[in-house]
Amino acid sequence: MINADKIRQQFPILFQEVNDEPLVYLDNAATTQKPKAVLDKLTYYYEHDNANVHRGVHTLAERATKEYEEAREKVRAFINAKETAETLFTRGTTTSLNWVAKSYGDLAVKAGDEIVISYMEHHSNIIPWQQLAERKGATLKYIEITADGFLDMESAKKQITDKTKIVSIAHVSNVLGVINPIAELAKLAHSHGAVLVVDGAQAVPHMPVDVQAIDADFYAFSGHKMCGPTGIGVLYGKRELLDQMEPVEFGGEMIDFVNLHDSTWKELPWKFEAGTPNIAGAIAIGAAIDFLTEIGLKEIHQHEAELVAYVLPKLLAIEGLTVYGPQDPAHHTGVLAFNLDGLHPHDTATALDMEGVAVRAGHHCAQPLLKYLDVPATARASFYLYNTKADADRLIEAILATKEFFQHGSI
Ligand SMILES: Cc1ncc(COP(=O)(O)O)c(CN[C@@H](CS)C(=O)O)c1O
Repeated sequence: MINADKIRQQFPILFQEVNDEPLVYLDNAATTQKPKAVLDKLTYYYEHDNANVHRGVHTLAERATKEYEEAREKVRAFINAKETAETLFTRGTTTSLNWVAKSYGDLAVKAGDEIVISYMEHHSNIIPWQQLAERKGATLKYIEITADGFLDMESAKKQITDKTKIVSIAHVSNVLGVINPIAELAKLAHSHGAVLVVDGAQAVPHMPVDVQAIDADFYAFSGHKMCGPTGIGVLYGKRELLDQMEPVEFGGEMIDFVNLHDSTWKELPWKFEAGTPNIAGAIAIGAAIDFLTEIGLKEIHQHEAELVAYVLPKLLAIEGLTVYGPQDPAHHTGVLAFNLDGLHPHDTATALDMEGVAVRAGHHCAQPLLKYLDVPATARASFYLYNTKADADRLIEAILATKEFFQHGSI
């Protein structure tokens, strides 16, 4: 059981007013806020240790390199990778997925092969595969979604065949909030000789993830969704796959020898880390991992489940409000997409903002999903570890006020 009111004290940004109302930040699926511990770590690094990594023998360079690689070990332990060489620092989930599609995809996919994703994917886990399929003359196939918002595993068994080379699925949907059966999908993909790529952007911040237990071949996530800064993320990959893969970017640091007409690469993980990395971002994601680990990922998941169990029935009780995704809180993470009848979600979100409540509105970079749901756009509230039942009550009150305003013209 976490004490969200106590935890909130570490997030100065949450104590501000928006439109003369106390801020209620419910857009955590877009990006999360940063605790003092992470902000202080960033400041300390730049005030005391800033230097380039793996390139200098002077004291600051040694210190910066040590902190950078210690952060990598924290990432390894956080997702239970076998070794640090399997955890690559990237710009974020989008970059991580693009690297897999480019480097592993170009290696493993040929004309006539199949790539399988699902209708609930984020654009970052759709377009790289569209590009790969087009580049290689492969076929991109989609796993259906059940009427109650779950990944349709019968459809998965039909779509994943011996022609499948790559299956790439979100661990958690950024719209439906549903948790997908990743370990089961890994077994299914492996039974057909395919690899499983996991888009973990909405999972790693919210629940324990053990990449060895689920047997993911690749796993991608972003620092800014887990109390870390923007511009830093992680690509996990099994060593036996990463060792076969060519780097996607080329330049300093990632080389052994540069000859006039060819070059050789450094060993993992540095083979994939060309140029000066986001050193401060990596060190800060390490601080974010310390922060989350101290609270406990199971406890965070439980807290969000309690908030969803508290707010979902209240949302469903509002006449004219539709919630997309499973209606059972047990299968829901803190992401709740909803619409009010007759209102464009942008109007809903703007009205909620007038009440100090921050939610997202639009297609959430999941246009194929919204088309599949036959809805052009939704509003979306997404909870995190620092949200409380009082925040949930403010959301409900703001929605009712919005309804009132658009029906009778006064809030
Ligand atoms: C499931 C999923 N997969 C990939 C991404 C991309 O993460 P980046 O850190 O931007 O690279 C996101 C980020 N979704 C944000 C911004 S569109 C949202 O509001 O839902 C995601 O939710």
